[in-house]
Amino acid sequence: MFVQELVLKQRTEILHALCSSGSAEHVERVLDILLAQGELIWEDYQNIQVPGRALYTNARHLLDLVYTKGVDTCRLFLGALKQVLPEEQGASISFAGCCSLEEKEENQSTSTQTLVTQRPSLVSKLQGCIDGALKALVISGHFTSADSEEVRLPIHTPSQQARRLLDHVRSKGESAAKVVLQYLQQEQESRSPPNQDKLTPSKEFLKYQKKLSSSVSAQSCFLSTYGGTSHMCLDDIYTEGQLELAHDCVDVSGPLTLENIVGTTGTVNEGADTVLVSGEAGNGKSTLLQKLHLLWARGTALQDFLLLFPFSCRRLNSEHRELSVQELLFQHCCWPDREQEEIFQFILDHPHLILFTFDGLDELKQSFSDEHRHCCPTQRAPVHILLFNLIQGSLMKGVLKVVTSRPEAVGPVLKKHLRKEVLLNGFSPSGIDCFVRKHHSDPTVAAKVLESLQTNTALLGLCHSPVLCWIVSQCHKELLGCGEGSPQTITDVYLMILQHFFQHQHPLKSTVGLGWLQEHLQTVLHLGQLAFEGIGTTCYIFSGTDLETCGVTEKDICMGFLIQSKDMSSTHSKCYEFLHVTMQCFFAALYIVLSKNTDRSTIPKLFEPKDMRETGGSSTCFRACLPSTAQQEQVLEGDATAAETPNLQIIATFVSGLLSQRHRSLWLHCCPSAVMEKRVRQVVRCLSKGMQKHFKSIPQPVEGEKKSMHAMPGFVWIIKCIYEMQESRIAKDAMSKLEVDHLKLTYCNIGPVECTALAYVLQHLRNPVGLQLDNNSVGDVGVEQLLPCMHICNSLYLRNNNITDEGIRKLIAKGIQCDNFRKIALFNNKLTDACTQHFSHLLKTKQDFLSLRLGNNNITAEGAKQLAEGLKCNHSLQYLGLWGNKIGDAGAEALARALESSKALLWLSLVGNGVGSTGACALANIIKNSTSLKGLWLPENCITRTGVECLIQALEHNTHVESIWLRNNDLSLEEVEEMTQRESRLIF
Ligand SMILES: Nc1ncnc2c1ncn2[C@@H]1O[C@H](COP(=O)(O)OP(=O)(O)OP(=O)(O)O)[C@@H](O)[C@H]1O
Repeated sequence: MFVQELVLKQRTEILHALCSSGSAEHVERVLDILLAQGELIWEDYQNIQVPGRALYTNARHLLDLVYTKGVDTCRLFLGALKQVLPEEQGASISFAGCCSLEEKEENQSTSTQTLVTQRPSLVSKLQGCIDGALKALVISGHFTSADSEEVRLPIHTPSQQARRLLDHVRSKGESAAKVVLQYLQQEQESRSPPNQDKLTPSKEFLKYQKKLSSSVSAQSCFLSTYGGTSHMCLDDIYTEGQLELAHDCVDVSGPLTLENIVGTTGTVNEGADTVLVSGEAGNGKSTLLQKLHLLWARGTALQDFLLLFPFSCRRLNSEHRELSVQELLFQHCCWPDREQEEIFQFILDHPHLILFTFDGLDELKQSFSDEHRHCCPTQRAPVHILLFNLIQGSLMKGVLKVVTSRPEAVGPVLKKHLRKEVLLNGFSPSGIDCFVRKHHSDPTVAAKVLESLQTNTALLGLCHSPVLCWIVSQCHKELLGCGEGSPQTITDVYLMILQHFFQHQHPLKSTVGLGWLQEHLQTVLHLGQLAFEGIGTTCYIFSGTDLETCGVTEKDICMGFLIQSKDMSSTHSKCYEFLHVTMQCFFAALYIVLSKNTDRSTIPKLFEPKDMRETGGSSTCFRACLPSTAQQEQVLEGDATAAETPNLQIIATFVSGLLSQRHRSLWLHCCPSAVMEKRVRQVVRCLSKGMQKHFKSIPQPVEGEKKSMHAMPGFVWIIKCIYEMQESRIAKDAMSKLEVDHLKLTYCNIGPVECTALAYVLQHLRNPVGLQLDNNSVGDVGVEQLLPCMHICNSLYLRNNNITDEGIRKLIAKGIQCDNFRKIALFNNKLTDACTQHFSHLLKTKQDFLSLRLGNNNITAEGAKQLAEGLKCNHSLQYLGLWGNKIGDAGAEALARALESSKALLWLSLVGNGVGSTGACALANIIKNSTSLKGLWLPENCITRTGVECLIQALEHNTHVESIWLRNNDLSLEEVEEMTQRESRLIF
């Protein structure tokens, strides 16, 4: 009876957990389990799962039915729920009394029955091979092609397609069910690792493997950014970047490694075999792949893969022929000298032993789409169609593919085909240190560079991006010699490398003052035009003709900004590309700023809002600014996307920086000042208009709620452009019209660089705001960058941001001086007891501080004791959250003593802290004495009956407390039932 009531009582929580994501997957998986266990019959299932009906309605019907079916069904339902819900979504639900689920034994007679009893596992197995199963059903005559099409409707997710297939098969009878089961059996056998007999690669295969690995090794042992000046072995400079999974994953402790990228860690879709590594421009995606390639070629990692085929999307753009997969592999990676067919057959037979990598999906001319199906590896198709089908797994199923891309180019269509997504967040602070030391063989120089970075934290923030760290290290002489004028912005850094390269060519000729640019103006314009037209046509590799058209001379090439393209096997003439695509963007920006031929509309078009998610992946506006030849070329490309948004945004950022007041003297003799002034006005107008657009999008607040702005992706970019201009007047103007109480910038890829820009602009807000930066990569350096805007923040939310005690030390030192600062949330960072002394100081000093949330960090009893010291002297704190730390009973006792006499505390959460009954009894004292406390959260704390008795007794003296949460403690069902009767405010 109790379990039935539990389902009823938790109806709201269950509905929320099942449906709030908006996806029907949880409900459908629960239904699969209940069907398989025989708790629902087919008619029940159809009554619940009514197509087209709202998800919540379906879920409510399910709950009604489960309740009316009685205790056993409720037990199983809770068991199914527990299995299906991710831990955090199930956290608010009590599963007391649920059944553990066991798969039903397969001793029944018919295949149709097996389809039901094994439904959950069949759904998961079918997801990866729907097409094959459908084909088998069509060939055997059980399905018509209309049946297949209906199953395959693209509005269904892969798991829904699998369920539709099973439901259809059910109506076709026993022999259709047999076909599906047989097909799955064969599929499983073909996927399981082959035994040694089957896997005997021929001599020719082994020769090919050797040829491929030596070619991969040759291509990956040097880093191309050093190509123009010196050679640098990848081994000597490679520095680990920060990798993390895009999805929360419980089984990952510690940082991800390169091997984890190809391993099973963090898999979200078992049926898919594409792993995406995403990261911002210059964050090291190509270098990471290069490292993987080298490790494989040397035999030091990824040895489960016999062959690795590396592709660059940039180079695939130049392939205009239709190719088969076989031709793609052999012609673009490595040509087998003999026995091509045999080698290809081996690849087809052993997909799990093969790895493909595709670098820079964002650079492909076509945006990803899964509309055009192509399944046959020997049939030809345009290369992008092959690529898209490989990624989806409709071609070469089972071959693992690792794809890299900038995040902006990854839409929902691609996401649904991913096994997992790994984020590459550039260098950590210790990574920067390590890189600089590797870059400079002289340790004194390295130490000086690092020292100068410590004194310029804006620049240190920029160095989290490997490409900028590379420039800064490369230009160490300029950096160390520039004293006060040390670079602050990305544009400053790129100007530094520009000057460095020009002067590198004439080391003896010391260019006086600002004349260096004028001296090299023609080179800048030639390369600028090449870069500008290239961006407009998604072209990153330039032929001799391209160079000629833009007037690029041999002397220009010698400056070192262009490097010769590697492995252009299909062409014999020399081809060039910029050292890095961000360098191409910089030259394009220089061209826009300096050229006499720049169209009047170029700057406004560059700044037009171009959110990829809004425009469906491409922006056509920029094309109109191109010279007519480039436009024609673009039209000839047919479905080619125009310039990609991320690069346009980078160019716009550089244009803002180049036109800033500080750099105008550089252009004095390069461009008429009236033209310059006009361009500056255009940029300022565009930035102001861009900001206005965001402000207009803010909805009016619902009564009683704060006015809140959830930043659109372009917001951070505009802020960065304003920062590049380094004119506080512009920042002030932009902010003067913003009136919000809460600024939400969650999941916006905010790192230290973005924090610098945010603080620069937000400090001009007129009224205090809550600044919510949850789920970014702010880190300690970012925290330091935020300090200038702390005075305007009344609350700061920094959940999940890699912040350590050191960041907190600086943050609190500043926060104490800020009158408005009242709330902070730091859930899921890297805090230890060492930070608690700072919070203690804050609590002692600020008698108006309201909320401190430190959940899911590493705070122990010692830290709790430190906090208690501060709490004793504080009379304002209303919310204290220490969820998921390890304060234990001693910590709870210390907090209880400190909070006993608090007249302000409303809410205290110590979920999952191992406080035990001793802790609970100590906390009962707060309840006894408090006149303010409303809620106490103590789930998952190993509390036994003794502890709860103390709480019950304390509640007898307190009418203010509304609820004490006690789920998942050490209590039997009977105890829970009895105590609920005695005290209704206890929630189990
Ligand atoms: N892990 C690393 N170790 C050492 N240097 C690195 C590392 N990652 C990147 N770099 C430096 O930064 C430069 C740019 O990195 P890379 O080209 O890999 O970035 P990316 O993310 O692929 O950029 P984009 O998206 O713009 O193509 C490299 O050429 C190299 O000089």
